[in-house]
Amino acid sequence: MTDAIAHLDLKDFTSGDTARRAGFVRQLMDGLKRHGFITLEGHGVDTDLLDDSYRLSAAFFALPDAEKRRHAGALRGYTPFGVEHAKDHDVPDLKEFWQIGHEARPGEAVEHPNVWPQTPAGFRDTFETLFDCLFDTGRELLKAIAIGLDLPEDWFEARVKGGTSLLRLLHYPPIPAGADPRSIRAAAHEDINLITLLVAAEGSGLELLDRDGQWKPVENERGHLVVDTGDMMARLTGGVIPATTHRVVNPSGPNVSRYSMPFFLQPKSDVVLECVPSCREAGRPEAPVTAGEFLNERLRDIGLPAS
Ligand SMILES: O=C(O)CCC(=O)C(=O)O
Ligand SMILES: [Fe+2]
Repeated sequence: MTDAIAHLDLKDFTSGDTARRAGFVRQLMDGLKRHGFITLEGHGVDTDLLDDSYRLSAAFFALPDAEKRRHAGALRGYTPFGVEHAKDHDVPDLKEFWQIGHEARPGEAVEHPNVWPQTPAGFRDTFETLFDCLFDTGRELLKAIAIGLDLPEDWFEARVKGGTSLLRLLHYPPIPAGADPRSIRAAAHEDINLITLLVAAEGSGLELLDRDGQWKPVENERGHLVVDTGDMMARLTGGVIPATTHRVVNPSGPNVSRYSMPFFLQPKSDVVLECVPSCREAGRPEAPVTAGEFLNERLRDIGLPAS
Protein backbone atom coordinates (compact mmCIF):
# COMPACT_ATOMS: atom_id res chain seq x y z
CA MET A 1 0.00 0.00 0.00
CA THR A 2 1.25 3.49 -0.82
CA ASP A 3 0.36 6.74 0.88
CA ALA A 4 -0.76 8.57 -2.27
CA ILE A 5 -4.52 8.77 -2.89
CA ALA A 6 -5.18 6.17 -5.59
CA HIS A 7 -6.37 7.51 -8.93
CA LEU A 8 -8.02 4.70 -10.91
CA ASP A 9 -9.38 4.26 -14.40
CA LEU A 10 -12.64 2.29 -14.50
CA LYS A 11 -11.73 1.14 -18.02
CA ASP A 12 -9.12 -1.12 -16.39
CA PHE A 13 -11.99 -2.95 -14.73
CA THR A 14 -14.40 -2.97 -17.67
CA SER A 15 -11.70 -3.84 -20.26
CA GLY A 16 -12.03 -7.60 -19.82
CA ASP A 17 -8.23 -7.93 -19.40
CA THR A 18 -7.69 -10.20 -16.39
CA ALA A 19 -4.49 -8.55 -15.14
CA ARG A 20 -5.89 -5.00 -15.49
CA ARG A 21 -9.06 -6.03 -13.67
CA ALA A 22 -7.12 -7.64 -10.84
CA GLY A 23 -4.94 -4.53 -10.51
CA PHE A 24 -8.02 -2.32 -10.36
CA VAL A 25 -9.63 -4.44 -7.64
CA ARG A 26 -6.44 -4.44 -5.56
CA GLN A 27 -5.95 -0.67 -5.82
CA LEU A 28 -9.61 0.06 -5.10
CA MET A 29 -9.65 -2.13 -1.99
CA ASP A 30 -6.30 -0.75 -0.77
CA GLY A 31 -7.45 2.84 -1.39
CA LEU A 32 -10.75 2.38 0.46
CA LYS A 33 -9.11 0.63 3.41
CA ARG A 34 -6.09 2.91 3.62
CA HIS A 35 -7.58 6.37 2.90
CA GLY A 36 -11.32 5.83 2.66
CA PHE A 37 -11.53 7.23 -0.84
CA ILE A 38 -10.11 7.07 -4.34
CA THR A 39 -10.53 9.23 -7.44
CA LEU A 40 -11.79 7.76 -10.70
CA GLU A 41 -11.72 8.45 -14.41
CA GLY A 42 -12.94 6.40 -17.36
CA HIS A 43 -16.41 6.17 -15.80
CA GLY A 44 -18.49 7.33 -18.75
CA VAL A 45 -20.36 10.13 -16.96
CA ASP A 46 -20.29 12.80 -19.63
CA THR A 47 -19.04 16.29 -18.72
CA ASP A 48 -21.72 17.93 -20.91
CA LEU A 49 -24.33 16.08 -18.86
CA LEU A 50 -22.71 17.40 -15.69
CA ASP A 51 -22.72 20.97 -17.08
CA ASP A 52 -26.44 20.68 -17.88
CA SER A 53 -27.08 19.20 -14.45
CA TYR A 54 -25.36 22.06 -12.62
CA ARG A 55 -27.15 24.64 -14.78
CA LEU A 56 -30.54 23.08 -13.96
CA SER A 57 -29.71 22.62 -10.29
CA ALA A 58 -28.81 26.33 -9.97
CA ALA A 59 -32.00 27.29 -11.86
CA PHE A 60 -34.13 25.18 -9.51
CA PHE A 61 -32.60 26.56 -6.31
CA ALA A 62 -33.05 30.13 -7.65
CA LEU A 63 -36.86 29.61 -7.65
CA PRO A 64 -38.91 31.39 -4.95
CA ASP A 65 -38.96 29.61 -1.60
CA ALA A 66 -42.72 28.92 -1.76
CA GLU A 67 -42.32 27.25 -5.15
CA LYS A 68 -39.53 24.96 -3.88
CA ARG A 69 -41.48 24.10 -0.72
CA ARG A 70 -44.38 22.74 -2.79
CA HIS A 71 -42.31 19.54 -3.02
CA ALA A 72 -41.02 19.45 0.58
CA GLY A 73 -41.58 17.03 3.46
CA ALA A 74 -40.61 13.63 2.04
CA LEU A 75 -37.53 11.59 1.18
CA ARG A 76 -37.81 12.55 -2.49
CA GLY A 77 -38.02 16.15 -3.60
CA TYR A 78 -37.04 19.24 -1.67
CA THR A 79 -35.50 19.62 1.80
CA PRO A 80 -35.34 23.30 2.87
CA PHE A 81 -32.37 25.16 4.30
CA GLY A 82 -31.65 24.42 7.96
CA VAL A 83 -33.41 21.01 8.26
CA GLU A 84 -30.69 18.34 8.11
CA HIS A 85 -28.03 18.15 10.79
CA ALA A 86 -25.19 15.70 11.22
CA LYS A 87 -25.71 12.80 13.64
CA ASP A 88 -25.01 13.90 17.24
CA HIS A 89 -24.66 17.54 16.11
CA ASP A 90 -27.43 19.83 17.33
CA VAL A 91 -27.07 22.74 14.91
CA PRO A 92 -28.29 22.39 11.32
CA ASP A 93 -26.13 22.29 8.23
CA LEU A 94 -26.20 25.38 5.99
CA LYS A 95 -27.70 23.73 2.92
CA GLU A 96 -30.86 22.96 0.94
CA PHE A 97 -31.25 19.97 -1.36
CA TRP A 98 -33.37 17.98 -3.80
CA GLN A 99 -33.36 14.16 -3.80
CA ILE A 100 -34.01 11.80 -6.69
CA GLY A 101 -34.32 8.02 -6.52
CA HIS A 102 -34.88 5.27 -9.07
CA GLU A 103 -37.55 6.37 -11.51
CA ALA A 104 -40.06 3.54 -11.80
CA ARG A 105 -40.17 2.13 -15.33
CA PRO A 106 -43.61 1.04 -16.62
CA GLY A 107 -44.81 -1.94 -14.59
CA GLU A 108 -42.07 -1.50 -11.97
CA ALA A 109 -42.61 -0.56 -8.32
CA VAL A 110 -40.16 1.57 -6.32
CA GLU A 111 -40.09 2.10 -2.57
CA HIS A 112 -40.23 5.91 -2.80
CA PRO A 113 -41.74 7.40 -5.96
CA ASN A 114 -39.98 10.45 -7.33
CA VAL A 115 -41.53 13.89 -7.47
CA TRP A 116 -40.50 16.40 -10.14
CA PRO A 117 -40.67 20.19 -10.26
CA GLN A 118 -42.55 21.87 -13.12
CA THR A 119 -39.59 24.16 -13.84
CA PRO A 120 -36.84 24.41 -14.98
CA ALA A 121 -37.57 22.69 -18.30
CA GLY A 122 -35.47 19.57 -18.88
CA PHE A 123 -34.97 18.90 -15.15
CA ARG A 124 -36.57 15.48 -15.11
CA ASP A 125 -34.94 14.14 -18.31
CA THR A 126 -31.50 15.35 -17.33
CA PHE A 127 -31.55 13.98 -13.80
CA GLU A 128 -33.09 10.65 -14.80
CA THR A 129 -30.16 10.29 -17.21
CA LEU A 130 -27.58 11.38 -14.65
CA PHE A 131 -29.06 8.99 -12.06
CA ASP A 132 -28.80 6.07 -14.51
CA CYS A 133 -25.19 6.93 -15.50
CA LEU A 134 -24.03 7.20 -11.90
CA PHE A 135 -25.92 4.05 -10.93
CA ASP A 136 -24.22 2.09 -13.74
CA THR A 137 -20.81 3.37 -12.65
CA GLY A 138 -21.59 2.50 -9.05
CA ARG A 139 -22.62 -1.03 -9.99
CA GLU A 140 -19.28 -1.61 -11.71
CA LEU A 141 -17.48 -0.42 -8.59
CA LEU A 142 -19.60 -2.73 -6.45
CA LYS A 143 -18.62 -5.62 -8.73
CA ALA A 144 -14.97 -4.80 -8.09
CA ILE A 145 -15.61 -4.56 -4.34
CA ALA A 146 -17.49 -7.89 -4.39
CA ILE A 147 -14.44 -9.55 -5.98
CA GLY A 148 -12.21 -7.86 -3.38
CA LEU A 149 -14.42 -9.34 -0.65
CA ASP A 150 -14.30 -12.87 -2.14
CA LEU A 151 -17.97 -12.69 -3.08
CA PRO A 152 -19.47 -13.56 -6.47
CA GLU A 153 -18.95 -10.59 -8.81
CA ASP A 154 -22.70 -9.99 -9.13
CA TRP A 155 -23.34 -10.22 -5.37
CA PHE A 156 -24.50 -6.60 -5.06
CA GLU A 157 -26.50 -6.56 -8.32
CA ALA A 158 -29.86 -7.93 -7.15
CA ARG A 159 -29.38 -6.15 -3.82
CA VAL A 160 -29.07 -2.63 -5.25
CA LYS A 161 -31.34 -2.88 -8.33
CA GLY A 162 -34.60 -1.16 -7.44
CA GLY A 163 -33.09 -0.14 -4.09
CA THR A 164 -33.11 3.21 -2.37
CA SER A 165 -30.06 4.76 -4.12
CA LEU A 166 -30.24 8.51 -4.09
CA LEU A 167 -28.97 11.40 -6.18
CA ARG A 168 -28.80 14.52 -4.03
CA LEU A 169 -28.57 17.97 -5.63
CA LEU A 170 -27.12 20.28 -3.02
CA HIS A 171 -27.08 24.05 -2.78
CA TYR A 172 -25.08 25.76 -0.07
CA PRO A 173 -26.15 29.44 -0.26
CA PRO A 174 -23.82 32.25 0.82
CA ILE A 175 -23.45 32.01 4.62
CA PRO A 176 -26.35 34.15 5.91
CA ALA A 177 -25.65 37.01 8.32
CA GLY A 178 -26.49 35.82 11.83
CA ALA A 179 -25.95 32.10 11.08
CA ASP A 180 -25.17 30.12 14.25
CA PRO A 181 -21.36 30.29 14.47
CA ARG A 182 -21.32 26.53 15.24
CA SER A 183 -23.02 25.73 11.92
CA ILE A 184 -21.01 24.81 8.87
CA ARG A 185 -22.16 23.86 5.37
CA ALA A 186 -22.06 20.15 6.26
CA ALA A 187 -20.76 19.09 9.67
CA ALA A 188 -18.47 16.05 9.88
CA HIS A 189 -20.42 12.88 9.13
CA GLU A 190 -20.34 9.47 7.51
CA ASP A 191 -22.78 8.66 4.72
CA ILE A 192 -25.39 6.02 5.47
CA ASN A 193 -25.06 4.00 2.26
CA LEU A 194 -22.65 1.47 0.66
CA ILE A 195 -20.54 3.79 -1.50
CA THR A 196 -20.86 7.44 -2.52
CA LEU A 197 -19.87 8.84 -5.91
CA LEU A 198 -19.09 12.55 -5.93
CA VAL A 199 -18.84 14.41 -9.21
CA ALA A 200 -16.66 17.53 -9.11
CA ALA A 201 -18.50 20.21 -7.14
CA GLU A 202 -19.03 23.80 -8.27
CA GLY A 203 -17.08 25.36 -5.43
CA SER A 204 -14.52 24.13 -2.92
CA GLY A 205 -15.02 23.17 0.70
CA LEU A 206 -15.27 19.37 0.76
CA GLU A 207 -12.79 17.73 3.11
CA LEU A 208 -12.31 14.00 3.79
CA LEU A 209 -10.81 12.68 6.98
CA ASP A 210 -7.95 10.44 6.01
CA ARG A 211 -7.52 7.28 8.11
CA ASP A 212 -4.47 8.97 9.69
CA GLY A 213 -6.71 11.68 11.17
CA GLN A 214 -5.84 14.47 8.71
CA TRP A 215 -8.56 16.53 6.99
CA LYS A 216 -7.77 16.46 3.26
CA PRO A 217 -9.36 19.14 1.04
CA VAL A 218 -10.81 17.53 -2.08
CA GLU A 219 -10.36 19.63 -5.20
CA ASN A 220 -11.97 17.18 -7.54
CA GLU A 221 -10.87 17.65 -11.13
CA ARG A 222 -13.67 18.23 -13.62
CA GLY A 223 -14.56 14.87 -15.09
CA HIS A 224 -13.17 12.84 -12.18
CA LEU A 225 -15.31 11.17 -9.55
CA VAL A 226 -14.44 10.79 -5.88
CA VAL A 227 -15.55 7.41 -4.50
CA ASP A 228 -15.86 6.90 -0.76
CA THR A 229 -17.56 4.42 1.57
CA GLY A 230 -20.56 4.68 3.87
CA ASP A 231 -21.83 3.03 7.04
CA MET A 232 -23.64 0.19 5.25
CA MET A 233 -20.34 -0.93 3.71
CA ALA A 234 -18.72 -0.74 7.15
CA ARG A 235 -21.52 -2.89 8.52
CA LEU A 236 -21.17 -5.47 5.71
CA THR A 237 -17.44 -5.74 6.25
CA GLY A 238 -17.32 -5.56 10.06
CA GLY A 239 -15.39 -2.31 9.65
CA VAL A 240 -12.71 -3.81 7.37
CA ILE A 241 -13.81 -1.09 4.95
CA PRO A 242 -14.75 1.70 7.38
CA ALA A 243 -17.07 4.57 6.49
CA THR A 244 -15.27 7.75 5.47
CA THR A 245 -15.81 10.85 7.60
CA HIS A 246 -16.19 14.06 5.62
CA ARG A 247 -17.49 17.61 5.91
CA VAL A 248 -18.04 20.76 3.87
CA VAL A 249 -16.43 23.83 5.44
CA ASN A 250 -17.60 27.44 5.06
CA PRO A 251 -15.93 29.54 2.36
CA SER A 252 -12.68 31.19 3.35
CA GLY A 253 -12.78 33.48 0.29
CA PRO A 254 -15.82 35.17 -1.33
CA ASN A 255 -19.12 34.27 0.36
CA VAL A 256 -20.75 32.62 -2.66
CA SER A 257 -23.02 29.64 -3.31
CA ARG A 258 -21.63 26.13 -3.68
CA TYR A 259 -23.35 23.33 -5.63
CA SER A 260 -22.61 19.60 -5.46
CA MET A 261 -24.27 16.31 -6.45
CA PRO A 262 -23.39 13.25 -4.33
CA PHE A 263 -24.82 9.91 -5.45
CA PHE A 264 -25.48 7.39 -2.68
CA LEU A 265 -25.56 3.68 -3.64
CA GLN A 266 -28.01 1.95 -1.36
CA PRO A 267 -29.52 -1.55 -1.28
CA LYS A 268 -33.20 -2.47 -1.14
CA SER A 269 -34.73 -2.12 2.31
CA ASP A 270 -35.14 -5.87 2.88
CA VAL A 271 -31.43 -6.61 2.32
CA VAL A 272 -29.81 -7.86 5.52
CA LEU A 273 -26.58 -6.09 6.39
CA GLU A 274 -24.49 -8.82 7.92
CA CYS A 275 -20.71 -9.19 7.99
CA VAL A 276 -19.56 -11.14 4.91
CA PRO A 277 -17.55 -14.36 5.57
CA SER A 278 -14.20 -12.99 4.31
CA CYS A 279 -14.27 -10.19 6.92
CA ARG A 280 -15.49 -12.13 9.97
CA GLU A 281 -12.02 -12.74 11.33
CA ALA A 282 -10.36 -9.42 10.54
CA GLY A 283 -13.44 -7.31 11.32
CA ARG A 284 -15.70 -6.66 14.28
CA PRO A 285 -19.05 -8.04 13.10
CA GLU A 286 -22.16 -6.41 14.52
CA ALA A 287 -25.68 -7.82 14.82
CA PRO A 288 -27.40 -8.19 11.43
CA VAL A 289 -29.86 -5.43 10.57
CA THR A 290 -31.96 -4.80 7.48
CA ALA A 291 -30.91 -1.92 5.25
CA GLY A 292 -34.38 -0.40 5.76
CA GLU A 293 -34.16 -0.46 9.58
CA PHE A 294 -30.66 0.94 9.46
CA LEU A 295 -31.62 3.71 7.02
CA ASN A 296 -34.67 4.76 9.02
CA GLU A 297 -32.72 4.93 12.26
CA ARG A 298 -30.04 7.08 10.64
CA LEU A 299 -32.57 9.34 8.88
CA ARG A 300 -34.18 10.07 12.25
CA ASP A 301 -30.71 10.80 13.69
CA ILE A 302 -30.19 13.54 11.09
CA GLY A 303 -33.65 15.12 11.23
CA LEU A 304 -35.04 13.72 7.95
CA PRO A 305 -38.39 11.94 7.49
CA ALA A 306 -38.10 8.15 7.74
CA SER A 307 -40.54 5.87 5.95
O1 LIG B 1 -21.35 18.73 -0.89
C1 LIG B 1 -20.52 17.83 -0.90
O2 LIG B 1 -19.51 17.90 -1.60
C2 LIG B 1 -20.72 16.60 -0.01
C3 LIG B 1 -22.10 16.49 0.56
C4 LIG B 1 -22.27 15.38 1.53
O3 LIG B 1 -21.33 14.92 2.12
C5 LIG B 1 -23.60 14.80 1.80
O4 LIG B 1 -24.62 15.37 1.38
O5 LIG B 1 -23.67 13.73 2.43
FE1 LIG C 1 -21.83 13.04 2.98
